[in-house]
Amino acid sequence: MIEAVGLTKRYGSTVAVNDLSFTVKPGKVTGFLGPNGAGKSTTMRMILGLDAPTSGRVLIDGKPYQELKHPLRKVGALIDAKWVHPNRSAHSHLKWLARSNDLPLSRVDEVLAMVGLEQVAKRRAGGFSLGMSQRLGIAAALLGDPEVLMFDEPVNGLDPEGIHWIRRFMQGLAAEGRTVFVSSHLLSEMSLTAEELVVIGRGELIAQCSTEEFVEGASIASVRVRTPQAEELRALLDEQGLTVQQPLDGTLLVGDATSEQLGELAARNGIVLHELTTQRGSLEEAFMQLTSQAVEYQTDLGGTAALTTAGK
Ligand SMILES: Nc1ncnc2c1ncn2[C@@H]1O[C@H](COP(=O)(O)OP(=O)(O)OP(=O)(O)O)[C@@H](O)[C@H]1O
Repeated sequence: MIEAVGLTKRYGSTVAVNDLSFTVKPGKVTGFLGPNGAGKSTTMRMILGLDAPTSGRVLIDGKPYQELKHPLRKVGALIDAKWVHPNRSAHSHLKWLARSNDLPLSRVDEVLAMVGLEQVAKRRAGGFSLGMSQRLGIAAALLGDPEVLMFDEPVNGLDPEGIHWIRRFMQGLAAEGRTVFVSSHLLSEMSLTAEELVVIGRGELIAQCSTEEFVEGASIASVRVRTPQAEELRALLDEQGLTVQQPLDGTLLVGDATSEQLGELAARNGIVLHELTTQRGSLEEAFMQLTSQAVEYQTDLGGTAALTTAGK
């Protein structure tokens, strides 16, 4: 289990992470979601003790990373897939890692088999594709057979097959009862991979909930209405202060309203409807809107006062 309490990181006047509290539980893939620059990598580095928090703390099974007796047996992480000597083979890279961390050498062949790299284990890692490098990074993270696994943007730049493989692999690790924490800036990707989400925007927590709940709330609904009395209905909708778009197909697209509301409004005013359909906007668009509006920073002398948080 990972537990962050009031985690804060400042770099000079930049607040990368601000008073962040969340919990990541075992047995599930938890997505760590936020747009670029939201503070995901900084948070992951603090979990791994690679960066010290300005204030607050983050614990792994109740202890800060530095106090873990055998860190690699507790936590495995993929932060940078290209972190390997280019002339080393996958096998010798893992052997070197195992040796320097006091892990059994027998584990090297085991993890190579787990990620499907046995055939290329003796080739120089410098010639690996991004997908193969990611697999090697995952093999390294698994060397200590850790309960907690963290992956920073593991599918970035991968082809659909590579993405599918990583997704299934992470779900398999969670099914074994491990804690799996994986960052991404894509809601559509996370909605397929993670059961739980920790969502941040500009360093602050926006939501911690199930993916299903978040996706439902994040997707903007609009209602498509087709009527032979479009002008009349349009005037009524304008009166109500609703946002209305008129695409060229003769329909009306009404934002911030439910189909029930519009159906009743039309009925009360004797307007005939030929169509009334709720439409979902693009998940990614809605998410970007949500996270970019989540926290507005006041540019006063203090420079970093959080004004509003979405959903509150
Ligand atoms: N070493 C550093 N020095 C100064 N500012 C930093 C440093 N590391 C991160 N930042 C700033 O902190 C903020 C959060 O960055 P971070 O890399 O954690 O975000 P992220 O969500 O991981 O985004 P990305 O996916 O783009 O890496 C950004 O504004 C970034 O410029």
